[in-house]
Amino acid sequence: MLTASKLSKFYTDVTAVRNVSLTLEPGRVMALVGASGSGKSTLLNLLAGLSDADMGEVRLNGDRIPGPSDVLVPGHNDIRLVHQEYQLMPNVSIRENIAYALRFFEKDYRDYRVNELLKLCRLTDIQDRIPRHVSGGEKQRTAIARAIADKPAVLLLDEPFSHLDLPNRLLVRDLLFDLVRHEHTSCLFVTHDATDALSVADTLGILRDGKLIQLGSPIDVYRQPLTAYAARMTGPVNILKAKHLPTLRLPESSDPESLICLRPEQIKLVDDGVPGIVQAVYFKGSHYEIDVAISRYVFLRLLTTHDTMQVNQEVNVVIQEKAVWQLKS
Ligand SMILES: Nc1ncnc2c1ncn2[C@@H]1O[C@H](COP(=O)(O)OP(=O)(O)OP(=O)(O)O)[C@@H](O)[C@H]1O
Repeated sequence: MLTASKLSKFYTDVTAVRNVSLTLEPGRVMALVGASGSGKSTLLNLLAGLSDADMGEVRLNGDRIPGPSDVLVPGHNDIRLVHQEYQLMPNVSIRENIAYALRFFEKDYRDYRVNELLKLCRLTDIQDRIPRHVSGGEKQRTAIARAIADKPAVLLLDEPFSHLDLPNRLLVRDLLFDLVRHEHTSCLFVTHDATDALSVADTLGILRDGKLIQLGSPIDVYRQPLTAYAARMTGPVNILKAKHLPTLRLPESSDPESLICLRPEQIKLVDDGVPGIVQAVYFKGSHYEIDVAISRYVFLRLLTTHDTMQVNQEVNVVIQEKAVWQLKS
């Protein structure tokens, strides 16, 4: 188990990581979602022992992870960090890239383990190609295979989905599922896009300005975000002042200036409800997103599978009271 306690990292003019505490458990996936500059990479480097914390500490199974100023070779054998650039050896095959991580093991075991990893990471068919001749998704999976080859306790990934197309994102998502189950690795990845994090993570954290502002199950963070930032980072959302609730035929709030959030899928089109006019229709494949003006001040985005929606069409919406979630800021 990896625990970070009250980690902080200061640069001259910015606090990149502020007082972050978290625990990574074996066989579990944690995702941290944050905008650019929120401190994701800095935090990963601190967790991997690749950067010195100014305050706080990281422990693996109780032992303190030293920073680079304490050791000759920075990093820890049981903690691996997969960078966005993959950092593969360009002139040797995918198979040899993975086998290199096992160079100190006996050949029989090395061959057995490399075959196992090629299968787990769906790389068997392209194992003899060099990195230049494989796709970005295959490079990403090779980097993951190499990182977990000698069964580290902790796998950290920097934006593992960001450069990949949809089929490859699904493959990497399934791979993370499989590897934590088969290898009982503790896994943490950081991302600026919560789409994949919601489905793959057991725990989801929201990073803002270096601070871990919320940590919980993906369902809880999605449905009960603490702040407007957490709501927006986890998916499409309507954020309104509570004073507009009566316009939506919902009970008044005691604090009209406070913010509330409503997820688009919680707003239903009905025959008899709050009237509105469709402002825009966005085709999304499995459904449409539509923007509806309820008044001069209230606009809602909602989802529908109706194929006939048109701009300027009159519609009626209904929102259940329990769908309204009060934000803290
Ligand atoms: N070596 C450094 N010196 C000074 N400031 C730094 C350094 N590294 C990072 N920062 C600052 O710390 C903050 C956090 O940076 P970090 O790279 O960790 O964010 P990030 O969430 O990973 O961003 P991105 O998603 O764009 O990679 C930013 O304001 C950044 O400018």
